Amino acid sequence: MKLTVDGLHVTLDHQPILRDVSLDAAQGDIVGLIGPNGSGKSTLLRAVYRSLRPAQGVVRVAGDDVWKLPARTAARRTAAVLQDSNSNAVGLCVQEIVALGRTPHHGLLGRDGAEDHRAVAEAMDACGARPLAERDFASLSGGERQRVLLARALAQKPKLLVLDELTNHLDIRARFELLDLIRGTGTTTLAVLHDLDLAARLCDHLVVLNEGVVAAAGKVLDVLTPDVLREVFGVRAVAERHADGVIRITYGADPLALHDTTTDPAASAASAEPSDRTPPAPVPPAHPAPLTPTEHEAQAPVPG
Ligand SMILES: Nc1ncnc2c1ncn2[C@@H]1O[C@H](COP(=O)(O)OP(=O)(O)OP(=O)(O)O)[C@@H](O)[C@H]1O
Repeated sequence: MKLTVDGLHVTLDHQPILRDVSLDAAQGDIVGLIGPNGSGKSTLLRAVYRSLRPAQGVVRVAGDDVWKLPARTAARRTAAVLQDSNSNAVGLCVQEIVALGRTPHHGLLGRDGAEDHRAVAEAMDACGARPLAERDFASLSGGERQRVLLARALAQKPKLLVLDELTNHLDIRARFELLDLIRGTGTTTLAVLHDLDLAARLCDHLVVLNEGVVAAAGKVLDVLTPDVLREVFGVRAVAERHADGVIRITYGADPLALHDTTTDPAASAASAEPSDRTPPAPVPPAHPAPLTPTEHEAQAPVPG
């Protein structure tokens, strides 16, 4: 399923927030939306998700203008996990929250059928939310909530996933698990991410927003150039593909020293490596002190 955003303008409170924003995501693509605070990322997601009507421009999901589709049809196609997605969760347990993902598929009677139960169970399993099924949603940790909200979105079986900072609150392992999970769904995804390393790992393409306009778009290394990192994000850094195939970002020793042109961040990181990795050899004491019990334990051979 293809997403096309074409010439989008959004105005809030008489202020232009997005100006002439266009982007494409092909079937199964994961497109990362990145940019500094206040650049308009969440606003763009809201326009794509049909919760904010643009002043001008078109959002097409599977070829149809979402603002011309019946609301229920549009809601079936796109599932979102937004920063305020918790708000309608008061008093519900996890299983009930995930089941809400099926709402756009229900007819007037709103009864769950076998397909709904299957979709909810699959989504809970995929997100590791099954052990939490009976818990009150409000009692969950931030990371657990994120998983449950993603499960709700997946239960919907959407054609397009819209994610706003989904990895907030997640510990480092949970972040990588979530990246795998999103990749594994094969669903076309538009995801706001602040962590540029995660964005580089997860996304097929990146779109950089700056002050409401698209500052750069394309493949990860074509977008995360030193110029974009400096001019849009205000840091000295380089993005490079390493020997293991992963793109990583190296920040300068002083990432804020934008006008220091004497060394590039990659060179300064490389020159820092030997001293970081090879601490100076300790000088042995002339008469070694007796070991304390704790040191004895530390030096004992590891059993097994
Ligand atoms: N209702 C509103 N009225 C006026 N301005 C608004 C309104 N909502 C958002 N804005 C402004 O629009 C701009 C873009 O906000 P948005 O939340 O889309 O940015 P963002 O890139 O998602 O930011 P962040 O990375 O901080 O989450 C900001 O300057 C914000 O203050």
